[in-house]
Amino acid sequence: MEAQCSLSRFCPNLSIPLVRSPKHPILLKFPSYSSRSSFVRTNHSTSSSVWFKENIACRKNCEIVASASLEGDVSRTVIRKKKLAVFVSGGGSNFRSIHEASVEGSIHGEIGVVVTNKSSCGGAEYARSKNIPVILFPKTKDEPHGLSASDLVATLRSFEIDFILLAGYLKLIPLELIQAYSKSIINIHPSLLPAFGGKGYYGMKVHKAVIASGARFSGPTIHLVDENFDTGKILAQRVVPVLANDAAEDLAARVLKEEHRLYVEVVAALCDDRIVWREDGVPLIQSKDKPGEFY
Ligand SMILES: Nc1nc2c(c(=O)[nH]1)N[C@@H](CN(C=O)c1ccc(C(=O)N[C@@H](CCC(=O)O)C(=O)O)cc1)CN2
Ligand SMILES: NCC(=O)N[C@@H]1O[C@H](COP(=O)([O-])[O-])[C@@H](O)[C@H]1O
Repeated sequence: MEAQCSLSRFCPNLSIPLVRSPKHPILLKFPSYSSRSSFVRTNHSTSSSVWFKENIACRKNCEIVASASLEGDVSRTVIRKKKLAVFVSGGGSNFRSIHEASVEGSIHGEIGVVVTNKSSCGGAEYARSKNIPVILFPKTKDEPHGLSASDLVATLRSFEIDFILLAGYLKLIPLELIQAYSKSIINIHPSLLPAFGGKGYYGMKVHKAVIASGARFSGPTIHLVDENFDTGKILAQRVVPVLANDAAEDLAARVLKEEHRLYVEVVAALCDDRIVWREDGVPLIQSKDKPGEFY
């Protein structure tokens, strides 16, 4: 019996082979442009092969979770892979962590473009090594080929970017971009905001100020980006100890290690649509393993 599949409503020209597998009655194989094809298993038996005409957009960006029942009706959810832009100014270790997680699959998103104000920085070099387009922003005397804010918005739209991730980017994001990507720009800062944030607080300056203050704890903060430095709603934090004999470099390394873990966890939630907004405007993360729990 052929499975009557109404997937065509989502991707009118979907051509995905339903093939029998010794272990599972049906495998929906999604040919994809990436090196890795994704399989979706269903647990119902049906006819051996039903073909759907494939929509190119779907093959490229969609992952369709489908289950065919004996009656032949197919319930499915179309999950469009999120497109990410990462903004860097320095070494790019956070960007690299996120990229590696997206390649191995723990982040259901792909980095479509990297934006930088320093074309020779480590993050830009890494992007070029992975064939990820690099855009210069803003236009400055050092970077005369940099884009204007309006051109940057148009370019990000052309890349179909869903979310913007600031990862060591050191310039103020203009209101035009913030309005164009409302609630869709996040930043990682290397202290427990609101402490040790704002203009002048970046890189090692932050860790030196933390140590000089006598604070016993520090750690990364991920927050939504608004028009000022580091004043957006806090989304996630992790705490690390400040040890009595810490130099700024020791604390920086301890915080950075947590940054990499935290940013991958938060971006994974972002790409899974697991960010929810409390009534007072505070963003929460829905637990992946316990959907009834938020943090
Ligand atoms: N609109 C926003 N833009 C940016 C934010 C933000 O929260 N809102 N976060 C920063 C990142 N950041 C802290 O997390 C930060 C970066 C840089 C500075 C700063 O004082 N910069 C210096 C210039 C430094 C340089 O160009 O080398 C300055 O503006 O004088 C503070 C905080 C990214 N953008
Ligand atoms: N205020 C912004 C700021 O200080 N950001 C910090 O710059 C570093 C970038 O490292 P990376 O380039 O290796 O990701 C990170 O520690 C990040 O928290």
